[in-house]
Amino acid sequence: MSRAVLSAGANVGDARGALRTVVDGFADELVAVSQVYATAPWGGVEQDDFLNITLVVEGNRTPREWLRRGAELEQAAHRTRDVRWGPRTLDVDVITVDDDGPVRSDDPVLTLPHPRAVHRAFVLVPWLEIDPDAMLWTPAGTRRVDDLVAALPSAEREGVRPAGRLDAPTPTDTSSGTAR
Ligand SMILES: Nc1ncnc2c1ncn2[C@@H]1O[C@H](COP(=O)(O)OP(=O)(O)OP(=O)(O)O)[C@@H](O)[C@H]1O
Ligand SMILES: Nc1nc2c(c(=O)[nH]1)N=C(CO)CN2
Repeated sequence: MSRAVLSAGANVGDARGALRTVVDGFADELVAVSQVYATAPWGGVEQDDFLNITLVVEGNRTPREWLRRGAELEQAAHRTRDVRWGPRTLDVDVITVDDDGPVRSDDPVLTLPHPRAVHRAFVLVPWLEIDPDAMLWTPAGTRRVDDLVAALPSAEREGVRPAGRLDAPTPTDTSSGTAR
């Protein structure tokens, strides 16, 4: 048995629907899922905001099998790889795997813990929602996720905004003022 933290994101097409396929795809192994967050794009590519969720899953899978299942769901969402850190229909990242302690790997196919998670409010803020005591191994030592979030630039934190639960109806946009 291992426990994994996964991050899913989408900003092309039906992003909320794509995130729902991840929750459905891991339904039998799901321990917790955050609400949806609308997040400013990370990584310097100009593009639409993302929707992101973080999930905790547990089951009889190796780290590679968590990655493979995520990749299957990306493919089902017709994921294409064009621009690094660019727009996508669905991205599923493995953030950590715990198997009697955090799995550490420098393998480029699956690097664990995910080396960029520590810089990503769109991963850490939803993770904290579902696990307020979460810890993350970093090369500088094991850190509390709440401390990592507190250490991020405030603009990064403020770019991550609650956008409702996945099972809730999509919030209606009341800002356009077109109803008359
Ligand atoms: N922890 C990990 N989670 C997901 N993919 C990983 C991980 N470590 C290595 N990879 C590899 O990274 C490759 C590229 O992944 P992807 O295209 O999703 O990158 P990205 O989302 O653009 O960037 P980032 O890796 O910064 O999230 C994948 O084919 C996968 O094998
Ligand atoms: N806010 C946010 N930014 C991103 C995301 C993501 O899921 N959310 N995924 C990316 C793909 O590598 C690049 N940038």
